[in-house]
Order: sequence, then C-alpha cells, then structure tokens
Amino acid sequence: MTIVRSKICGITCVADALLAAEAGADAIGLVFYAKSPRAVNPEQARAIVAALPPFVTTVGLFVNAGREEIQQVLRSVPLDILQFHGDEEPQACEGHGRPYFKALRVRAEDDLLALAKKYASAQAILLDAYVPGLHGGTGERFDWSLIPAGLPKPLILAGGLAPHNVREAIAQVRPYAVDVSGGVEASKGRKDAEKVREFIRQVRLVDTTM
Ligand SMILES: O=C(O)c1ccccc1NCC(=O)[C@H](O)[C@H](O)COP(=O)(O)O
Repeated sequence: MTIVRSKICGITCVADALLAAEAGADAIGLVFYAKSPRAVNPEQARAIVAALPPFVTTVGLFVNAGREEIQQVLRSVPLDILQFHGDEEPQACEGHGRPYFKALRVRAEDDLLALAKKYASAQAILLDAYVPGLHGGTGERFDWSLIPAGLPKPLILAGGLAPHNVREAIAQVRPYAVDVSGGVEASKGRKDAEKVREFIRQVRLVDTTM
C-alpha cells in the first residue's frame, strides 16, 4: 500500500487548523511572508500551533527572509519544519535548528535534477508552478511530465492541486506528499471545510487503490 501524505498550506486561523487536523492532514503550513494574502504573524501562528492536536506537523514558510527574522519567529512559534519558497541558496536554508523543505518552481528550461541536488541538506523538495512575479500559492499547476526521475529527496507535489485532480496527480507523479492551498479555499486565506475533507478523502482513496 502506498501512503501519500498531505499538507494543507496557508492556514491563517485556529478554526482552519483544526479543520485540517480533523480531516486527517499530516501537516499544516503557516506563511510568514507579509506580501501573501495568507500571511500570519508570530502571535497568530503561536495560537494556531498551540491549538493543534498531537502528530500534526507544523511547517513555517518563508520567502527570502533574513536569518534574524526566521530566528525571531522560531523563538516564539514552535515550528517543526521550515519551508523556503524563495530564491534561497542552501546555506540560507541551513543552520536554523530545524529540518527544511526547499520549494523549486518548475520551468521547462531548468535542470531540475541539478537544482534539487544542490539542496543536499533538505529533508524534501517541493515542486510548485512557476508564475512570473509570484513565489507560490498561485493555484496554478505545472506540467508534471517535467519532473525528472531520480530526485534525490522525497518529493512534495504542489501547485494547483484540488479535490478533482489530486488523484490523477498522485497516479502520474507518485509523490511522497501533496501540498495544497488555493484548491481547498473558500476565499483567499480561508479554507472550505468540504474541499479540505474531500481533498484528503481523495488522497486516501489513492492509498488503497495503488
Ligand atoms: O500562499 C501564498 O500566498 C504563498 C506566497 C508566497 C510563497 C508561497 C506561498 N504559498 C505556498 C503554498 O501555499 C503551497 O505550498 C503551494 O504554493 C501551492 O499553492 P496552491 O497552488 O495554491 O495550492
């Protein structure tokens, strides 16, 4: 049986965090990027993390943040993992006292395998759509056939996933985990209970049929 994990990203309030946890999400993502409509501040994030039941991994997402900014968040919010969603070099992702995921935005002209190999210290590589001028949370999917074989780390698939396409995505890509934000929202920054439940139901359906 293949288990595919799921992460619900862009959680902005306790109610949505509990919704994700109760629906069976393995992880939630908190966006520490002020320009995002899903941004949270450390105080909001602390309240969200404190409300979660055990065994739900908390991922803090940063975009080209300074080392001190990240450390300041970590001093007040007990995050399990960091996710770097900007143009950070490996050195900028390391040394924070947490494992990290590196997000790479997929463009046909890039050598994804070489890029992924650069992040040898990452716990996983997250692949997302490339949309000029935006770092993530675009709701756009990318051409999954561009994903090279032999990625050196577990693959987290993101970008435009939703209840209606996540099974197809898993069947084609066989990722370690799937990551969703816009595809389970009612409005920017707020999750839709039915979409969250259906997304995770679809992921689990694949678990038993692959
Ligand atoms: O959510 C944002 O606004 C955001 C802004 C800047 C960088 C990353 C951001 N979000 C990352 C994610 O929520 C997901 O990991 C990923 O991009 C998938 O998002 P979606 O296509 O909306 O499912």
